[in-house]
Amino acid sequence: MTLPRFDEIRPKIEAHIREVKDFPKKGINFRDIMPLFTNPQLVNELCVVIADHVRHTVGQIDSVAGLEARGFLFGPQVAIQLGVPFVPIRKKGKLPGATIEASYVKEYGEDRVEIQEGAIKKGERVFLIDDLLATGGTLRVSGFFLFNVKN
Ligand SMILES: O=P(O)(O)OC[C@H]1O[C@H](OP(=O)(O)OP(=O)(O)O)[C@H](O)[C@@H]1O
Ligand SMILES: Nc1ncnc2[nH]cnc12
Repeated sequence: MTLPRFDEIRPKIEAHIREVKDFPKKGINFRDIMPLFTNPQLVNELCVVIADHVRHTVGQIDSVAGLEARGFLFGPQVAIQLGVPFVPIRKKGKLPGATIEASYVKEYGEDRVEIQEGAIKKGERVFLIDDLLATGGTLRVSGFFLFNVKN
């Protein structure tokens, strides 16, 4: 899929991403996105472009979900642009109350994550935001559903 407005800012985004070899373990080429946040205007532009993409290409959604921690840097900003709730997906043990849990394998390890029960209802359309895909882990982003939401 081409995203002309993203392509316009892509060089600026890429210029703010730092590569760190062998972090957090040997053999991993870590992409550090934090330098982006030295440029708040660019982060804002990026979130506006993502929100416009959702509006024009994805259509009506019920919520934006973001994966702790780096998904929290972008997800709430996009949700605010779209006027929909933000649903946090957190590492295990951080969310109070009843939760639904899933595990997945990522490039440099394995994680267990949770959402609060009832945060997403069956049949809702949720736009998932994270900072980057490395291996894609055990998630399949196209048509994948991380959690088995029964209610
Ligand atoms: O494509 P994958 O191989 O699955 O890797 C990508 C995932 O790994 C990172 O999260 P991580 O939990 O390491 O870090 P964070 O807590 O700093 O967001 C990144 O933010 C993605 O969620
Ligand atoms: N290569 C990588 N750079 C930054 N974050 C990551 N998460 C998983 N793999 C990563």
